[in-house]
Amino acid sequence: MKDKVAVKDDVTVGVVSRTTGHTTQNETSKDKVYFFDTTLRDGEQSPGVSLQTPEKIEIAQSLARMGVDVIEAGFPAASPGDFEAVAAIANTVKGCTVAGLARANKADIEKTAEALAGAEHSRLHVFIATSDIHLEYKLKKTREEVIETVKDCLAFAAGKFDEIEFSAEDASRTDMDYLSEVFSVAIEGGATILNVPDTVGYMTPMEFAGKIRYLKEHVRGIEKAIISVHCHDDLGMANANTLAAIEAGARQVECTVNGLGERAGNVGIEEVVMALKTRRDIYGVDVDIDTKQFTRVSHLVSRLTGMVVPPNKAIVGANAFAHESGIHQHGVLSNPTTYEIMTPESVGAEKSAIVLGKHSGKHAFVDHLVRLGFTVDDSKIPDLFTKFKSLADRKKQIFDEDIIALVMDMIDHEKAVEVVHHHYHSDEQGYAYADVRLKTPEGIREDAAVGDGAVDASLKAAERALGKPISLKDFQVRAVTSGKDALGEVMLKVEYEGKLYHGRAIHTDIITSSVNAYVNAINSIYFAKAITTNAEEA
Ligand SMILES: CC(=O)SCCNC(=O)CCNC(=O)[C@H](O)C(C)(C)COP(=O)(O)OP(=O)(O)OC[C@H]1O[C@@H](n2cnc3c(N)ncnc32)[C@H](O)[C@@H]1OP(=O)(O)O
Ligand SMILES: CC(C)C(=O)C(=O)O
Repeated sequence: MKDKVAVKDDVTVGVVSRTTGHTTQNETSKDKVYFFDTTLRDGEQSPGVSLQTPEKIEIAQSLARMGVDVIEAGFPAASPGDFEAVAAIANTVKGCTVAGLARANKADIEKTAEALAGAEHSRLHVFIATSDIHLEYKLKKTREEVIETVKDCLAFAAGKFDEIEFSAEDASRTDMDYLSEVFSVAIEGGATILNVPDTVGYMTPMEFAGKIRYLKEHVRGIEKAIISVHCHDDLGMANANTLAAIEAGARQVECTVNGLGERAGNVGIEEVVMALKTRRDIYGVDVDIDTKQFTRVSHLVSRLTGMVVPPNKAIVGANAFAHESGIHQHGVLSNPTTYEIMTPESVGAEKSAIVLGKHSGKHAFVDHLVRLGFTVDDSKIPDLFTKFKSLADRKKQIFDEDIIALVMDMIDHEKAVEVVHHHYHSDEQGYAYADVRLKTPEGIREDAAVGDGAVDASLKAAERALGKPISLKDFQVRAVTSGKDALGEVMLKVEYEGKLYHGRAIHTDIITSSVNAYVNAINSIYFAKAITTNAEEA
């Protein structure tokens, strides 16, 4: 099980004893940032998301495997379903702290204690708003009344949990002297984690960092607590604000998978972690998260919540490691570090994708042809590439089939070899004779062969006519229409000098299809300039 963080100053992390609730300062970890995942609580507050208990357990188990320090499993007082899910997670998910959210009232705290009873390590996350806007319009309480409420609640919660986190909702819009006083009271009441939520995503990074520094200077007993931040993304600055807070001394981050959460969401765990790891030179903090799980967990959460991850989402979006433009593709093909600041493997993603499109260049195009198995002569590239560009201008997405069709069209169009004459005869025992005459760049070539059936005899005759060792490796035939005059499609592969070439043809006579498919494959060999067209050498 991971360390149970409760108390910390810049050099010391304390661990709360489960039985006594007493703080022991027995671990030194100035630089570790703790991850408090609230996918199952704030994440589920995303409009349209509702998870069932088994789904929440599956996500919680994945989060635990990924190495988060705390899982906020829900808000037990919110509904019987939420209570059931928090209790189930507390009972089944081990290896990390399980937290439950509660308003600052005894009934919510009581319910949370009940739900977390089975947890290996439990955390009450109790909150109350502190900004004047929230006090006046929502809670209808004075500042003094809120302070009294905090004192009462913490006294009531004492001894019921392994540790207590206190959140000042809308902290970022709260008067700083008053906020410092509320947090001081919370520490005196036994809270060991102080959360500073930017509830409405209103902060800018420098401003938020300033507030964290202010709290470090003005909150009584702050050296005994961990400062946590909980950033919303209303202005798209959740990650920047979180990182700025860490630079200023915050050591717990509240976050969600894929950045789910109320309104524009919370900061995404994958973004904060990868920023901290990738820029360790700047932040210099330790992160104990198995980042290779990010892609898998992101897909799981997306599937279970129905919240689609935008393709351009940092770290876990489908395009996070995809390169479409020629200049980038050229760079990535020679060395991925030219355009990738982390490896796809480090976040459990598939290897980088070179996506062919209208912005692609020749390097990526040729690389793709090779990966599709084509050996293309250099002289053919400019023409093929021009055709590809004009197709890409018309088509949003270019599939492998489009590229194959381009090459095959060109092969068909250029036709180095053509069948001039083909005749075969076979008897009832399967003995067959065939003769084939071909027009080749080296002139007319013809030969005859016997074989085990008409196809065998015809292909042998064609091979002999060419005078090259082109052996058949794969042969498939299927009817593409029905009836007596059905069209028969032959697809085959031939091997020449260690490489495979594809051929395909359709005809009502299956023997003719076979010879045409074979010749089509031979044209691929000529196209690749794998066979010389010099008549003297032939
Ligand atoms: C910033 C955040 O994300 S906070 C978490 C938000 N999450 C949720 O709201 C979870 C789902 N919520 C719910 O299911 C319901 O709102 C419940 C069950 C929690 C409460 O429902 P209701 O009793 O019907 O109250 P309702 O939601 O209409 O109003 C909230 C009440 O809680 C009070 N309240 C709000 N925050 C707090 C708090 N931190 N501490 C104490 N009381 C609070 C409000 O003043 C209001 O009180 P009132 O009913 O006496 O006027
Ligand atoms: C309960 C608190 C931490 C919250 O979700 C917020 O302020 O956004």
